[in-house]
Amino acid sequence: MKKRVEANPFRKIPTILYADELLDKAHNRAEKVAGELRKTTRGESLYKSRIIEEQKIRATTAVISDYLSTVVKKTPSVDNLDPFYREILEILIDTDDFKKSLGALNWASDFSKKLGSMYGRRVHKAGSARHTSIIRKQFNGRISSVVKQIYPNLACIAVAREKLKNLPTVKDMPTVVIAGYPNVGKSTLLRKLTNAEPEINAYPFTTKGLNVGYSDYGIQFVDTPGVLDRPIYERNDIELHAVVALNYLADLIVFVMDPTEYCGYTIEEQINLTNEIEKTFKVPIIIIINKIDIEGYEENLKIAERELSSKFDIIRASTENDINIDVIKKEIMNKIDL
Ligand SMILES: Nc1nc2c(ncn2[C@@H]2O[C@H](COP(=O)(O)OP(=O)(O)OP(=O)(O)O)[C@@H](O)[C@H]2O)c(=O)[nH]1
Repeated sequence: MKKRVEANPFRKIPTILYADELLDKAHNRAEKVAGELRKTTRGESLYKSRIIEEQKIRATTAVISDYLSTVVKKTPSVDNLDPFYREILEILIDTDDFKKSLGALNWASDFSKKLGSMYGRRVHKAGSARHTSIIRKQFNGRISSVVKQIYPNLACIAVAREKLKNLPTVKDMPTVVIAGYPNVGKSTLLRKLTNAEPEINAYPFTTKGLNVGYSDYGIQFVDTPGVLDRPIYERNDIELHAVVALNYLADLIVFVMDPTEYCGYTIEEQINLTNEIEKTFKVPIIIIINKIDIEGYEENLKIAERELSSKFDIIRASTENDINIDVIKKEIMNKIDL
């Protein structure tokens, strides 16, 4: 089975603060710390102001540096990403910009720490109370300009987070992708195999979403309306990415056909799509010839079996009338080696 992550890794990215919000947060923390220290610190004024200004610098540094390093740590790195999500990421955002922005946040976090230590030491050596405050103001000016410098990088991560956080969650379990032209009976099959209403996940390449269902025998089923339902040559670049992403997800494809052609596609068109999917996906395929409860289409059924039986296992079924659903389940478990 292919190894994949347990959940959408982009959900962990924390809410992104804009530069001003981050500076305000740091300023408020520093003022709070200073307020406490003014009440509790005893001694002559130079001694007191060294302590207070140094602690203000430390508090400001901690808020900014910790926040930025948390964002970096919680944002998945493009290079270690599960290929399914990586494929989607590449089409939704500029990955070079994304990587550069994470690098910039990392730099700003480290540099803030350096500024904090440097100005902290200077305050410590200051010769007068007035001088401690001047040094701390210089520090504030420098750290503000660091944070403002990474404004576009924070914005880049914020935009990516918005686009990525609602991507489907796929689980680390054997996965069957259901394919076939529209109206052949894919969603009926998904419901029958999972005994439940599927979860509908947004999938950025199709308005119809990605339907995911779980069976009680440990398999995840994915129905992909609008993705694997027409010939490859009719697809644009973005749609091809959607197909490639599914390739990373699938351990097995179940391809549903409708010999009655009520779905609107001829048996030849359906055979061609099966062959295309076989070339695109490097996983086993099971063919379901559906709607066998409707009589009068034996000729089409035979054409499909003649053309495809040398390459694929074929099961005649009626998803709506529960004909051979158990045979389909058994064959899926066989192929997936459960
Ligand atoms: N007679 C008969 N009708 C069926 C069978 N399976 C599905 N249908 C009907 O075929 C139509 C399409 O079924 P769906 O399960 O929605 O097909 P789909 O492939 O998921 O369609 P899209 O969501 O458009 O991709 C519905 O009206 C079903 O009731 C079957 O085994 N026999």
